Amino acid sequence: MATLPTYLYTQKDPDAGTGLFASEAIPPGVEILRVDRPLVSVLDTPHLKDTCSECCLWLPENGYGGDSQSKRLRACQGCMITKYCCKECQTKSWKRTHKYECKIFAKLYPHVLPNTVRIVMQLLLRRKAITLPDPEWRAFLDLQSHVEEFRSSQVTNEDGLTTWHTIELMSQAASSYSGSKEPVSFTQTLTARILINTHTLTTSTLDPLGLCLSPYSALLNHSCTPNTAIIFSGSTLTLRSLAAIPAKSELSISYVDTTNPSLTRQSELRSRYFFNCTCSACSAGITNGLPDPRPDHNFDAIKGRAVAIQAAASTLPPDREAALLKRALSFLSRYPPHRQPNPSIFHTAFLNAIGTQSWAIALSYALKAYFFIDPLHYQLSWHPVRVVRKWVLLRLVTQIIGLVSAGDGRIKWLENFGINWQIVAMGFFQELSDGARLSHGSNSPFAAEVKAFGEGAGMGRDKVERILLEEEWAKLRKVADDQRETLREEGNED
Ligand SMILES: C[S@@+](CC[C@H](N)C(=O)[O-])C[C@H]1O[C@@H](n2cnc3c(N)ncnc32)[C@H](O)[C@@H]1O
Repeated sequence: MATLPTYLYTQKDPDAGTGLFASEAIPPGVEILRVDRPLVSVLDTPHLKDTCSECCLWLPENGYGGDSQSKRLRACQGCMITKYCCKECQTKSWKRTHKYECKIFAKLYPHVLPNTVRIVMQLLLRRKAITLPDPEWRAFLDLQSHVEEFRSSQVTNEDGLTTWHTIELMSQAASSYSGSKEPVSFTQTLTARILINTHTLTTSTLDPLGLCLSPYSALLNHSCTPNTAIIFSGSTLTLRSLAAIPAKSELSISYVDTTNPSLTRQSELRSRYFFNCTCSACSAGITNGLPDPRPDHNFDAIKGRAVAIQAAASTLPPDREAALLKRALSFLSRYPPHRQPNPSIFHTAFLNAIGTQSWAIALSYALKAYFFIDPLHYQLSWHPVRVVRKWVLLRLVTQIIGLVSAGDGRIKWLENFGINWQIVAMGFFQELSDGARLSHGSNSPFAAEVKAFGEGAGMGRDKVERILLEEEWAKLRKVADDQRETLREEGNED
């Protein structure tokens, strides 16, 4: 994409710099911008092993949550680092980028440079080879870098290095490995600009895969109540509306997790992006439409303990991790499930249960988010986060249907609830197919995958009557509640 679509324009603001605006009214749930391939993108180091470096097809080892095609990834025989799902992807990647970096990666094998160094290096190498499209490169250079703010920032990472020291090290590495002759200060500013302007590259189910930079979508300023969201489909970035956007309005995305209270969001925005958020939610002390909780020392102490347990748990084998996460949740059980860090710990516990194939437990955590967390954090029923979580729920329920018919003992606890799993699956499928059209687009591969999955399982034929769904939904609520009671009891005992 060499330029912006005609219905988008840029406008400068003395505080926020350049932003992206719509000249026409935009309805909710439509595509606003499409970037077939961002200017540069890299995979996070662990994903170099399980994701195609060209089209971003993700094939995780456990198969859960990844792309379902029966493809295999093959490593580049030159560096043994990047992997591809087919010859065509390998050739495309080679021509655009990999021929410049393959020998560098090979020399370092089995070590891999951090993703930020690799993305800066990609820009330097392609600039040296004069293969960067000029309009995009110039648009990139116009973006804010905050290099002076980075230089004076006292923020440190877990190794105690200031952000500026880290930028110096990353620039030095990118410069020397790429053989760039650019002045040191140019590469440092380039690195700072990358840190400010990259998006997290994700799967269409919002699992993070890496980093990417498109100078057009980088123009989007932040709001804690954003009117758009970025959705990836493979390596294609699309910007979609989350609300009706009046003509001549600014488009916004959220740079941070909007489920955190306003003080947490503001402090993150100040330290990572160097601005004070004055959006309506921050000004009114609101988090996703709900007033921020009042300051509470007891909560702060319990939260500190729970977060420390969560961090310690992440280093342990899955069974011990699960026990510790349950303990962390039990400390927090007298606070609402939607109050952070509850949602974050529930999600980690859900992933742990999936990893250990504890399907009934995974279902109870997923239902907790479905009933008690997501509707409060994302009031839009087709918000991408809610749609993606419904997709996970649908697949989990399908798994449970298989286990029920096989008489598998791992889901015995669920038998107490007398649930008609077929109706539940059809209900989730209905909600999901309506939502995916708006969140991802009716022509998106995600919507197509959902449709094929549902139809393949015979769910697409009839609509289930509302009354039948309500009966089953009441039972599902009990599954989510039952676990909440258990956690509360454990919390009180402590
Ligand atoms: C990804 S860039 C967005 C494009 C940027 N406005 C520019 O002119 O290059 C992020 C930077 O934009 C500015 N910014 C974004 N959202 C803002 C907001 N809501 N209020 C003030 N500044 C904002 C901050 O300087 C931030 O570091």
